[in-house]
Amino acid sequence: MITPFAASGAVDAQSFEKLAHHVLDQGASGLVALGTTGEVAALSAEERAVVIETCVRICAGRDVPLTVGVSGNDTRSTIAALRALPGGVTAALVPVPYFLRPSERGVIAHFEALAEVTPVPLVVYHIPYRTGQQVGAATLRHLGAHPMIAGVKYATGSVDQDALDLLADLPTGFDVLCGDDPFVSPLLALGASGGIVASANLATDRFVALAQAWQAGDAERARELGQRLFKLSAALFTEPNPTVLKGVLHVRGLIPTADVRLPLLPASAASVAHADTVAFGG
Ligand SMILES: O=C(O)C1=N[C@H](C(=O)O)C[C@H](O)C1
Repeated sequence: MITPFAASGAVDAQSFEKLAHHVLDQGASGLVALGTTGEVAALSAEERAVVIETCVRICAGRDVPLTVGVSGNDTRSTIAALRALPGGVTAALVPVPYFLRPSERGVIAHFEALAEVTPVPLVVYHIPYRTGQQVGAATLRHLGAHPMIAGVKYATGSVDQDALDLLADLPTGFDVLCGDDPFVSPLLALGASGGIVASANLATDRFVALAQAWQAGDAERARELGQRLFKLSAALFTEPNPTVLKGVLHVRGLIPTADVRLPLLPASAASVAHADTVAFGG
């Protein structure tokens, strides 16, 4: 989920709720709030609490899972953030510790320490182009053996050797979710269980159809949908996420403004118009 802002600059909880129901009506299996797409780094603690409360109410009412991004790059503060999660949250999406660049043994020690105390299962958010931290298949497999580590949001910017290695031999009960929009179709084809992708704020029903087609073994339909959605994701990521996405959601009347918070800048009108055309035709 993106986080919509009102013209006043405040988080617009009503619009958030409207968009959340919209994506769930279109078939999303649950909500993920406070990811990078939700501009979590630019929200205050109070604003994050408002987003979580709103999502808890919606997800409880619709009986769908809620995954919440829990940021932090040191173990102690991440444990505190996990312990502070309110009831009603189903899972926590926790980035591989960014900026500090520990060894992979350090990454394992970090997630094992979190997994021992977390009140909800963890989804490891592996996005090395944002964190600066490499994590290989063996490390993810090791983490996936812990009963409180439920999966990985895999976002390495490619379908790489580690993805192939991991998907070829997954720990029981450990899911790979594609976290990188252009690669959702190939990763689903290789056995990923689903995706957490920004573009699905916009074309939710098409992403649902894509996942269903791969799961049903309908490769012809899945390939065709995947190729079209690749073009949409490419258009939505021509400028830093979620700026173009918010522009198109605004043009489509789904959110009140296209505003993002500094240091993000609003996308250019040309990028928004191009993405809108790719999404809905010219
Ligand atoms: O916040 C997310 O979840 C996502 N963020 C990624 C990013 O902005 O790098 C993209 C992905 O679609 C989902």
